Amino acid sequence: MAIRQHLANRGLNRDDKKRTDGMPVLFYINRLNAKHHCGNIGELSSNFMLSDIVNAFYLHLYCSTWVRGLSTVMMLLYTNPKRGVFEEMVNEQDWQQEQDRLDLVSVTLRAAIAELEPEVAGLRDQVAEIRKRFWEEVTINTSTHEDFEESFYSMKQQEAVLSERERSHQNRVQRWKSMKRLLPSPYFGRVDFQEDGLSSNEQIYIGVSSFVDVDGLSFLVYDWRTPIASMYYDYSPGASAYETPGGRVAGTMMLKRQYQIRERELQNVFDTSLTIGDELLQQVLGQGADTQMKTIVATIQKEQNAIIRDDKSRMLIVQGAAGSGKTSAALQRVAYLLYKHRNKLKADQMILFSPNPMFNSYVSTVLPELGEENMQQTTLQEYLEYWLGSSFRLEDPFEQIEYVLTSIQSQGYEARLSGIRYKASEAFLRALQSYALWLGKEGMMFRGIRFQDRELITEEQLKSRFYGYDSSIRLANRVALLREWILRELTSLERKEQEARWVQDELNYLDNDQYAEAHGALRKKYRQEKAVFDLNEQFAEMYGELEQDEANDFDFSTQEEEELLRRMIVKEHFKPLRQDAKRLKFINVNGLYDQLFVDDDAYRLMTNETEVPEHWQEMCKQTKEKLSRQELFYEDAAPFLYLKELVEGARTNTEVRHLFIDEGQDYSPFQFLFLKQLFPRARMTVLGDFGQAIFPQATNLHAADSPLIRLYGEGDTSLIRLVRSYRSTREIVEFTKALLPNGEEIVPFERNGRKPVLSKMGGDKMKVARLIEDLAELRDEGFDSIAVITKTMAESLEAYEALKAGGCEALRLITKETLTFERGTMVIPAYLAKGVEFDAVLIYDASPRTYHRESERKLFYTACTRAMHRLLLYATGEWAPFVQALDTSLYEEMR
Ligand SMILES: Nc1ncnc2c1ncn2[C@@H]1O[C@H](COP(=O)(O)OP(=O)(O)OP(=O)(O)O)[C@@H](O)[C@H]1O
Repeated sequence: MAIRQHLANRGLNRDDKKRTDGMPVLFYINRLNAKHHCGNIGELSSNFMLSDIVNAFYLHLYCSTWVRGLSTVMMLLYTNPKRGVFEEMVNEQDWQQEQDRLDLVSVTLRAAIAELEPEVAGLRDQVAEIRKRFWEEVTINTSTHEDFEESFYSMKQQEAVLSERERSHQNRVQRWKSMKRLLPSPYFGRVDFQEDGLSSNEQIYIGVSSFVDVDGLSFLVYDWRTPIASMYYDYSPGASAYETPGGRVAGTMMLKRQYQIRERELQNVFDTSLTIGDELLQQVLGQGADTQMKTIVATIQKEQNAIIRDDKSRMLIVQGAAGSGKTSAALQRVAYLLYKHRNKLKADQMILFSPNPMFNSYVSTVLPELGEENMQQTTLQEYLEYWLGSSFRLEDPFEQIEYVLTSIQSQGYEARLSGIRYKASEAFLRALQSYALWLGKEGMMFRGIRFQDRELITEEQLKSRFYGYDSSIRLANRVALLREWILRELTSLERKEQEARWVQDELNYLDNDQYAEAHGALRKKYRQEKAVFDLNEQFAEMYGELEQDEANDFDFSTQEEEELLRRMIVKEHFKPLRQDAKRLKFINVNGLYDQLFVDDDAYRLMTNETEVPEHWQEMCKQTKEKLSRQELFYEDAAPFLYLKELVEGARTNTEVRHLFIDEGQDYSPFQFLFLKQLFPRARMTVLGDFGQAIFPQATNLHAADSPLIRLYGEGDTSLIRLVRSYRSTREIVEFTKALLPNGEEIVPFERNGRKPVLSKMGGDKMKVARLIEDLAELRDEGFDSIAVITKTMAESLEAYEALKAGGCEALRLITKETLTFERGTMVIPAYLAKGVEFDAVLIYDASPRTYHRESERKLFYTACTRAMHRLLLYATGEWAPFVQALDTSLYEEMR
């Protein structure tokens, strides 16, 4: 090894293997310190064998100061001092130098991969072999205490060897995988940095993971998540700095360069003096939409980097315009946190709440692309279904929005809307908390425990027992006491029940299996009591008899057997009662929730609230009707579960450390409070856009009085705003931002395209014909991800049928059941298109008959902002009011 050679040349004792084995690690640590790289043991162990690391510590402890000094000198020797400041344009010579370096890195990478390949290929066999040989290497002798101790230590030693081998194998596999990932495109960026006080400057090449040269000293590529790499995202050439655990390192960035590399060939090299090269971003954004989201590590923008690397706030709120990279930043943030805390944070300790299941598939490839495991992904609906789905038919958010959009004329509509808003509010949560306190004094509702049409324990008994407990004991704790009491009662009732007539009847009709089970149990019991008779023989005899004449009633030979069988029979029948008691089924939560929605005076009394929402009576009626059918509105599900937990005791998940909530504006303040309670040890990252708040219970994420800021308090909350929109062309952003009242603050990224095209047609038939023509043209132009976006599912069905009937082929209808996002042409309602994007978007009907209410403006905006390159809108008759209000220079009109 090169380092060992260096040391030997400098007079270090080559025979001291322990010392020299540790040397590369020590140098590595020195270099990490020197660069203030976040050199945690995870990174260290992925680059070295455990034995090398241990030896390094040995060396560090025992070697003399001059060796330590030498390590620093060596570090400098290994730092290539040849640097220069490049002009904006990369000239031919620089290009060649870059290609040469790329070749060198590629060759080194290939060699390192080839070296590890045989080991990795034979990995499974090796580990299996080690396991197989485990016991051969261990001598077990337990004759004396000393022998026993020796055996124990021999086993421990062998186990330690095994786990170290396994760990080092795992590290090798990981290293091998990350090198394979690097191979086609080892890096995407470079900064040349001269630290204040040092004369040399250093070239830092940045890629999706780190790659250290064979000498174990020189970083040929730095992981984009290392502190030093953060400069690439945060600064342009000039004064720059980066934060390390040991403090801030300041200096001058001499150069910032970007690369596009494909299959080890340089495609493009850009030098940049401003933000991260607009050229590269232009190219990336100019590409077609993908069926899966892509990583953005090469072009992360400064404000996105702040989101990714924020590691302080308990609550991080990101309010960002449509297409500003909120979801992208969130996913890179997951990768960053997994890297930074790799020793204590696992992917399954992070959960992403997505707007719908299709979105889960859309984002599922980003983390694996970065070499990280996916975090857990779910939707709030999935969670609610898990806990309430067996007792209720739950309305989902899409049914709710369909109702809101389509049932304006129906009776009780305003009351429902008022209910949706109220049940989403903090006021309702407060009301439920007060209600729980009230229940501590009166009003609890129980279900008597019934068995075979008899009431074993009555509701009254339960109630008086419950209110007999000390009233200072918390509600949930009193429920737990009651449960224990019920279980004890059931045990004594079970004993009494054994004499009942029905038990005798059942005894006469027991089948062979039940006998066998009973006698098996008896035999076990006798064995345990060391009984001196051979039950086997008896059992065989009895079994034989039974087989001979199954119809005969069994003649019980001993009273004990009969008792046991009686006990077994009753126990079996009581099992569901016990299970129900354990699951707290004796609490009538339905009744408790239902009881809330009575008259307004009672509500005020129970909840201490002074106000009831508008349309209270009608709202109560709707809620009760739904409950009586074992159904729950979407807006009732979280409150119902919350009340259940107030009474039964809260369920919490303390494993999860990071919660990501995408499309956060669609969650109610109530739901946020609920999630906070559910994950008490998690930090929250909420990403959303109030401009896309399409649900009536929406939360404004960034307003001064936002309930989200109150959730953890201002001191523990950071708010980041993203105003630059990357998804759509400048023309589309100019059009869509004009749809919003505060849209002027949205800044388009300078990527040009065609203005949105508005086609007003004489009738529906002509409109469909135009749509079909346009779809064909768009496909001819090479766009292969095209969405016809409608307001509702009913409109989607209508559009789908009409387009199909008109001869449009290869069309896909997206419903809430669709699980995967695929390339092609699709018809999709706007609320399901949230979060995803398409090359071209066609708004099926932008006339007032579809969009006319002010409340539909944001839905319309959400639909239009899904377009990356082309936006086309259609109408018959007039344009929707918010389109009419637009400046005509923002679009092209076709007739
Ligand atoms: N820094 C970046 N580099 C390259 N592409 C980017 C960058 N930021 C965002 N994008 C691209 O912009 C598009 C929109 O990003 P993303 O979906 O993350 O935005 P969003 O804010 O979540 O949007 P919405 O709220 O509309 O769903 C994606 O194609 C993404 O790859």
